[in-house]
Amino acid sequence: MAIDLLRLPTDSIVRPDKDRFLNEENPFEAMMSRFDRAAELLDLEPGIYKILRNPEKQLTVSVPVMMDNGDVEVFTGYRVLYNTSRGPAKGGIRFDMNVTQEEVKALAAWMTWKCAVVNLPFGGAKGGVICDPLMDTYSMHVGRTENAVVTGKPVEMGGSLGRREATGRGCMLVTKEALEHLGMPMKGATVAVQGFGNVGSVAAKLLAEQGCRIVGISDRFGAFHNKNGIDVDAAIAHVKQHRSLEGFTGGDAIDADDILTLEVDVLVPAALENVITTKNAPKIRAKVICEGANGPTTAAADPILDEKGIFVIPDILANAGGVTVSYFEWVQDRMGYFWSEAVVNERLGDIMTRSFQDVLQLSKQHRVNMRTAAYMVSISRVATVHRLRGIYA
Ligand SMILES: NC(=O)C1=CN([C@@H]2O[C@H](COP(=O)(O)OP(=O)(O)OC[C@H]3O[C@@H](n4cnc5c(N)ncnc54)[C@H](OP(=O)(O)O)[C@@H]3O)[C@@H](O)[C@H]2O)C=CC1
Ligand SMILES: O=C(O)CCC(=O)C(=O)O
Repeated sequence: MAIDLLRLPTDSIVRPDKDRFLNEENPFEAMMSRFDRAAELLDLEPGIYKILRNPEKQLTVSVPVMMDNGDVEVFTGYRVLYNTSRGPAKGGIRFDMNVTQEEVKALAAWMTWKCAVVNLPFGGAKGGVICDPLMDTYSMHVGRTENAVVTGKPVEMGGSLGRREATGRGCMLVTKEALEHLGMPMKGATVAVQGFGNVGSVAAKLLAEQGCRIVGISDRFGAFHNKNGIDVDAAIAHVKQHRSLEGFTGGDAIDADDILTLEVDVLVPAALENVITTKNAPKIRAKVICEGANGPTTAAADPILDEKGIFVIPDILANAGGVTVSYFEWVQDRMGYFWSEAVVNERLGDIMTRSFQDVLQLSKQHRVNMRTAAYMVSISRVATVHRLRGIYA
């Protein structure tokens, strides 16, 4: 569709100031600095560059909720549609007291690059609600069953087998590829995992099943080290019973921050953003970092990890298993035909392995790290669609 563009004098354009001080904590700026580097290497044309630097749509909502005690509270929520050129904008909703619009914008952009790096026919979006997720109830009224619209549903309601494990499984699969590439055996490889929720606990379990030795795990209430290997099933059972790792006896308690600097082959940050920074990056001793969380490494820390020769599997690739199986869920709902877990896992394996190899090949070709290569793969796929559809479509 052709669009008449508003005509303005050229001097009315405000250009991003690339020399402006980069706030290490701002996830959108971190995303942008990586985007800029990849866009430069791709020699992206200025029109598409400017379009892809901005979200398509941003919405702020105030949601009134009647609380248990009868009081009405109003919660602020954000929805950002970053880019829809490759398909419907995909991305979950984060419920947290610390949600900000900048964070949701970054997460929506990451969803765009994530879907593109694994070649899903989706654009990227994200939502966030400022609230305490321990709260009791969220309800959603859609009037009728639309099971292809929401993903991550219970299997009984049109969810996909394998979705719960998908992100951790994807982390295991790309770690396997990375170790093979680096000539490091999987069997006996030592691993530390920060965060023991959906992503971290499954990644730990599946890596252990592949022969890795999980020597460190942590959550918000405890960090534990055991050089002989932690019994991951026992840790999962402990969390199931006590709701956290607090009191776990299968390892020595260590300082929370020390989980990131253990001497291990593989570090899996699978908790939250901005945990690897310029402050602790010099102390990191892992050979491989598999970014299970979104945005665990600040952009300013990237060059420090590069200099130390650490092989980083970037978040948009490493944790893309989740959205990939959400895509499978959408496909199955649309077909009304559901796959076995073995089929889901096999197809996830194909996509994760192929995507890792696509990124690795580009990283060798351009002599750049895996993060820059992953952004280059994604941006070029999104840019191609803009070119084919007319850049303003
Ligand atoms: N689930 C998914 O499919 C996907 C998740 N991600 C990303 O992965 C990350 C983890 O998500 P997910 O596993 O689903 O979330 P969960 O809420 O299931 O787990 C988060 C884990 O991190 C722990 N944690 C929180 N703060 C800290 C801290 N300061 N130090 C150590 N551990 C901490 C939590 O501990 P506690 O329980 O004690 O609070 C919990 O064990 C997020 O960045 C998310 O965006 C990315 C792609 C898909
Ligand atoms: O399953 C989904 O689509 C959500 C995945 C997601 O939010 C993420 O990858 O960060």
